Amino acid sequence: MQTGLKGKHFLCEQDWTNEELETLMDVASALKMDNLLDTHKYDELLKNKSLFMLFFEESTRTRNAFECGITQLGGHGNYLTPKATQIDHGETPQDTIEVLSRMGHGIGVRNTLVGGHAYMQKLAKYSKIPIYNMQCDLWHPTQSIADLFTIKEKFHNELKGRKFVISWTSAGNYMRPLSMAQSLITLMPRFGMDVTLAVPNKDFELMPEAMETARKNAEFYGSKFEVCNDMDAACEGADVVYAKGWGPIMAVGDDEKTGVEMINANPGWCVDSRRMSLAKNTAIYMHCMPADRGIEVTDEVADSAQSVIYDEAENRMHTIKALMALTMGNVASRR
Ligand SMILES: NC(=O)NCCC[C@H](N)C(=O)O
Repeated sequence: MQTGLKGKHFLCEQDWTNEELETLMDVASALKMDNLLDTHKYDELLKNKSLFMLFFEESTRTRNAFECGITQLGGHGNYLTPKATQIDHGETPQDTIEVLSRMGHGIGVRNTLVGGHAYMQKLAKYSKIPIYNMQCDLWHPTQSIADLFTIKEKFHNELKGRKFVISWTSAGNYMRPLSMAQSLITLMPRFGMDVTLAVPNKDFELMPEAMETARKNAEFYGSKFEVCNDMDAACEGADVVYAKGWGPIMAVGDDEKTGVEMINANPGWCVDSRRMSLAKNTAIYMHCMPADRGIEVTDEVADSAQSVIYDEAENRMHTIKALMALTMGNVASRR
């Protein structure tokens, strides 16, 4: 059976049905197993295909997951910056994508600046090849799907009623985007998890659109979504403790100076052993990395047996390979 996913963009988790995301994770499992067994069954799946990777900001895991992934499937990754693509010169999204669509087979874009998602939507309007959101101002879908895949692995596919905590942390040197937290609160309730968003106060809440989607998804899938202003209470009984910093962007917009002051007014939001001991003893600790050790998480937790941060990072590659195989190639599904 054809999946119908060929050519489909991946700009936001909500654009894909649960069934489509399950198909992606099925394919990711097969590709991961192929790597583990060194069987090389899929070395030519995307033979001679080119993936463009347009980065407005630097990246470690995302870039390498895409680049190693396309190489392993027989294709080629082409790294681009706004300067290299003459976007700095004022080239329009239409001109950029019309040209790239005639040469390559997929394009990933990272642009976490305000308007990053709108830029991707403009590209998508003219694109004849799939566009992958490599993190924008609103969403980070290739990270959240790797996280979901990791949770399914760790809990043997039993997610119903698991308590998933996404907590803000006091990482205060600059205002990080909201996209990671927004992706997590909207995606996890769709797969049965009860999501708790922990923030010091209303100023650190996420965009109303994301909060509303999280609530609606929880209602539709029979799970829960709640907001809590106490990190200890949030960690109590958790199955998953995921914690990272972001700026109070809803309260201050792009006023970085005020935002940083507000972050620094809330010290001590850090995952340490005491907080992990409030969670279930089978709980896992997650972070998309780069983690600010000593501020977001102690070394003791990040390096503990409960920490799955390196599995998450590895799973970026397997899930991204599946995404590319399904949308750039001719993979069929058994579902
Ligand atoms: N694994 C990732 O793709 N991590 C990106 C997160 C970095 C970004 N500065 C953020 O804090 O959201």
